[in-house]
Amino acid sequence: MALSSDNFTHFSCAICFVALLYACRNRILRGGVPLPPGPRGLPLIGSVFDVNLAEPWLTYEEWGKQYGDIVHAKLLGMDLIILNSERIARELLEQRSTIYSDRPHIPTNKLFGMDFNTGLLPYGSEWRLHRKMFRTSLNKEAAATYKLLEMRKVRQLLRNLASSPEEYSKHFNTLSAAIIMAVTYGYDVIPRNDPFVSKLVRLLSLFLDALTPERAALIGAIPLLSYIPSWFPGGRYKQRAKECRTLARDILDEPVNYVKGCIDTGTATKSMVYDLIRGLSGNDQDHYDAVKAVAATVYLGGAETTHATLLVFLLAMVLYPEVQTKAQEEIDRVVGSDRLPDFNDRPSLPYVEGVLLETFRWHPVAPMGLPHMTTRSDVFAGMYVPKGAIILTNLWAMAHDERRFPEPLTFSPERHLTPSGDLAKGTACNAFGFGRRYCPGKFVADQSVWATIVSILATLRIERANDRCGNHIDVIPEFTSGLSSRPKPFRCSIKVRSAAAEQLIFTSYDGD
Ligand code: HEM
Repeated sequence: MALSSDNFTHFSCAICFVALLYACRNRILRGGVPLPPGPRGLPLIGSVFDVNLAEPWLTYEEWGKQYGDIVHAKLLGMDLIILNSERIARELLEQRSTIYSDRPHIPTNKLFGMDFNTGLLPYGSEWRLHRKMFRTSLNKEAAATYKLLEMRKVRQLLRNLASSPEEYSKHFNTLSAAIIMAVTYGYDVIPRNDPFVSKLVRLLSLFLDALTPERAALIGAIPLLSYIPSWFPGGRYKQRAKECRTLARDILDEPVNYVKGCIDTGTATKSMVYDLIRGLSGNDQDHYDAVKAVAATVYLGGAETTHATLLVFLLAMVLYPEVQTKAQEEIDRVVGSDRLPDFNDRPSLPYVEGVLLETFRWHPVAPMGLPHMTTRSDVFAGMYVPKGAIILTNLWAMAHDERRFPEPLTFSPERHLTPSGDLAKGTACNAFGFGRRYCPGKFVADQSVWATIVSILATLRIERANDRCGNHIDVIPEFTSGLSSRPKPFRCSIKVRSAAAEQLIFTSYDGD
């Protein structure tokens, strides 16, 4: 039935009236306190068409410039509160952590069998048990016990890079998987087609593709989507979810069974799971399930982020050769050329520390962190934050805040140093999140990335690659999108710096 123009006018008026009533009702519920400023959006769908779904942090950064450091937007019925300033993020997520530590209930988590993942659990007793396990097994002191293991794996990376430099991304992937599997399960990965790692890689890629809150909102807004049978055209999403659920079950059980097998045969080495299982009494099934979930979460939280961070470092070294030269001069001066650097050298290498801090800042690999959610309404600086609002920490905008980091797109370790070359205080930007949900892997991650950066700088020279005529190939930095963002593949040349460095790479003692 076609609408006449009169009917259409009546229909439009009715919609506007309902929208107005709804707005008045919400304002009364808020006691007249305004929401933070932000885009108005369309009725029902909100601002969904205004968000750059590939790189939402850029849209949110723009909104920040237009509306201020705290922005409200509606997206498919969800209240989004976007935080573009570290100061405000700390005030809310740290000082008012009892209100701001929940996670949004994203329907895709269960659909994809990923509801065991610590990072996605609601703020409650199960999450607390997970965090207690992380605190015991990966706090600063516990993480330090893995330094030698990390250095040993990094030395294997140097050999791989020196032997097949063009496969640098694969080698970084192997390194992060090797460190994580050794720390978590005491398991030495097989360099090619490792059975556990292959499953984890597939699981992560299926899930990351589906996870962003904007995409999950589509399922949340149209729950019917999750009932489409997998054979139905367009049901590919469901098929992927089914595959993901099977993989998730395998990955919870199989590596922990490996550790139990090693304990039974007396061959187990120190690892997170080994330590956590030893602390359990025989029939504590809930705790045992939590150990499996925490262990599987380590790979999901740590592998892609560490791999992506190393790619960011490599890209920066190609683009900023003068930074690389200064870092290498510092290492040569402090460490010399007859040994490889180790963790004892760290306090004496402030420029290298600046390179590390700048790697985390220049391109945060989790540009929006993970979304938080409020458990009750709140009023902040005269603005209303609704109960159930999704809180997005725009780590990208915080790391590129011109007030703190002039010329933010430039990779400059100097911004983290005092004029006399010492490490400055308070220049680190936050790549690991806020409040009670901050990243529990930050100490292990920081150690892994530092060990890799310093070892590469000590032994290898990274430059632009040459084409067949010997001309430099320009590298235009481009990044992938999604929950995690990393440089897209780029060509570069990686060569051993000297005969002495080659000797160290191939003959050095592995460190334990
Ligand atoms: C360079 C490497 C890494 C970066 C940049 C990174 C960054 C982050 C960020 C931004 C968050 C969100 C925090 C928030 O909600 O405010 C997070 C959460 C998390 N990360 Fe990491 N991470 C890294 C490595 C790791 C590693 C190695 C692990 C393994 C233990 C890990 C495990 C987790 C977990 C379990 C959470 C969820 C915490 C919770 O919800 O309570 N991450 N990470």
